[in-house]
Amino acid sequence: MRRDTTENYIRPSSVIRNNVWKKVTPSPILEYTTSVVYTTHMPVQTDSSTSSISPTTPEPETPTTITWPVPPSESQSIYSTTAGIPFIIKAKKFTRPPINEKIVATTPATSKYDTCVPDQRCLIKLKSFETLDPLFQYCYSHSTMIDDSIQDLLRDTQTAAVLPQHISWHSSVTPEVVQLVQTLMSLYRPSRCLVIGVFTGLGLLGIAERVDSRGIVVALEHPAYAIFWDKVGQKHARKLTATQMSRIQMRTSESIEKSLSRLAANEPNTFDFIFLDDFKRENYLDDYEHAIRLLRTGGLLIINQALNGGGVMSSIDHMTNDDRVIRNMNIRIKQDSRVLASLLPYGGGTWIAITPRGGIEARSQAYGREYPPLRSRSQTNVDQEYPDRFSQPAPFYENRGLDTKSRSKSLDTREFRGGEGRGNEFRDEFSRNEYPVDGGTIIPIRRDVGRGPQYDYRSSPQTRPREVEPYGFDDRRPPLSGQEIHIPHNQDIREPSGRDFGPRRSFDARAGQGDSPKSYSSRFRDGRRAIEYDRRGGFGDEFEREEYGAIQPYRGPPAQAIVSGGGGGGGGGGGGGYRSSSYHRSHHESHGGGHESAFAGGSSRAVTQQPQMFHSDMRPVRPVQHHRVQCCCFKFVWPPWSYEQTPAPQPIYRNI
Ligand SMILES: C[S@@+](CC[C@H](N)C(=O)[O-])C[C@H]1O[C@@H](n2cnc3c(N)ncnc32)[C@H](O)[C@@H]1O
Repeated sequence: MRRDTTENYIRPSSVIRNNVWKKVTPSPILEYTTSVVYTTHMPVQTDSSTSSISPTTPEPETPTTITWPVPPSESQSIYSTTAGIPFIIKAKKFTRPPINEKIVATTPATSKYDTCVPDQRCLIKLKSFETLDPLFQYCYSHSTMIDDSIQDLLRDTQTAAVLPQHISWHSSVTPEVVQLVQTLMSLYRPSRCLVIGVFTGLGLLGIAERVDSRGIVVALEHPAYAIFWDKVGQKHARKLTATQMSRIQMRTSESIEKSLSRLAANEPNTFDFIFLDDFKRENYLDDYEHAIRLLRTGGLLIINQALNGGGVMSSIDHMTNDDRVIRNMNIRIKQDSRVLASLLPYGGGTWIAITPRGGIEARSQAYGREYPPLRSRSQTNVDQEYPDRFSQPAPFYENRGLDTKSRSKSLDTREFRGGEGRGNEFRDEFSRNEYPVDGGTIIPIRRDVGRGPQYDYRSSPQTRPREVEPYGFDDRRPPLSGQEIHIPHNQDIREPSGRDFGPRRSFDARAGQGDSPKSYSSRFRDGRRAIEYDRRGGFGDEFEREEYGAIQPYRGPPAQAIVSGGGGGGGGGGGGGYRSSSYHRSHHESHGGGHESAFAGGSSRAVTQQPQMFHSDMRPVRPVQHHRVQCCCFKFVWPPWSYEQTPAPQPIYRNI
């Protein structure tokens, strides 16, 4: 990441205008001589008390002489010619009659701010490579600079010979918006992202750089336009790490309207983040609807170019059809109770909208019908797979950022983690910082609901960083002097001693010294003794596992099993099918009662890491048996691997 001076943002504009821009699009139509034109044409504010413009601002006596660009007429559609790009791009291919409502007319301007220029098409240039307005240049140049690879891609986009004349590099997202997206993504850490409209991939690349490490970026582009990504973008994508690269899933087999509506039908509430930036045509109201439907609760939607170059503020007679659609979309978003949204005068006008928390129920009210609508079996099996998906109370992940530190490799773990109504009592309960009125500081204690004892996770260096950060607060501050630290429930807490963090897999002969370091937290459980490893040598094989007790059928939810003493034999304690909080528990610990009961049953084998007896779908799991092997001069444990419990992998797009 490079922080640069103003020149970096100004340079594309000036350089391109002088050197490249004219070569690429020599059309005089798009030339302009002033950057921000709307100020000179604002209606004169007579009432200074309600005016948003400072009364001290001198009103220009005569408007600056402006060479107005000829407003592009609708017939000058960029799709109307096929020069330079594959012949299948025809206007009709991209004309998308809106599904929900036909946008033919628009409401008259309701406020003086709806129209910036009387009797002509409004043009507003806010993008960093279009404006020379000192305010915008100041803001853009003081923002963090996008990193070098994206700058390179921007330059390549601006100079790319592959771009046909009528498709300007100005279609590309602006660097300041990429930067804004990256900032929000760093804050929000989405893992499932959708990019609608790729072009040369400036936005896509920026998003792929910031997506969560287990995330995915689905990108939709028309097959005919995929060439820009292939020829220009992909080369820069290779600068991404292999992992980042593998997160990108391009879908270019059909046009955006098809792929988007298909996605919305099959995968509602799926995406954490959507970047909507395809061509601003009639489709935009539909695209917005689809995007809202695809977003999960608490999801983030960013819409680029929401001012359509200022067209949305034109007087009605001078609006193009596209202006009307975008203008109506803006009105729709403003009135939409499903979202909280801000329209920023940033880049080409940027919507930042979130689907507010409160669950799907809240959104279904706004829809005024069951949401999402029921589908036939042939369309999807999602309703059968998750009968309670849309009726259960808000799942526990709803009110916080994504669990990015989860150990599971599955992309879809969120659905399986906790949640009332699934018979799962092992929800993660976590008391946040509380500041009681008497001023005492309560250091948050992690509560192991349903399992009795608590421990102060702060004393465990293994868990601290994982637990503190995702909640957005930092309780590692030292207490204020003079304040008494009140730690409730800390009777069971003892400071970790040296042996709690013994060498990994040290199995030396001293009694009590041989625990795996990962068993540290499991020894804080009430009424459970530390695991002792039998010192007898010898190998066990799978036929000897009867010693642990036969695998028992599933006997109910894990909480019952543990509260009632671990169930019978080795199987009962291992029944934590949905104990999926890999969040707070160590690897070893997450294997649950299997240890206890296995050893209580009189085991004589050195089993260090025994996984669940049951997969989450209740298939029995054969325990992994670890054996100490001692040669003349060294000892080791075999096998060196073990398994952690993860939900069964789920297809992300089940019906595609
Ligand atoms: C404004 S550009 C996207 C810019 C891009 N987001 C970026 O980061 O630079 C619009 C893109 O949407 C695509 N597009 C527009 N309408 C489409 C449609 N009906 N089907 C598929 N792609 C479409 C175009 O191919 C074009 O690449």
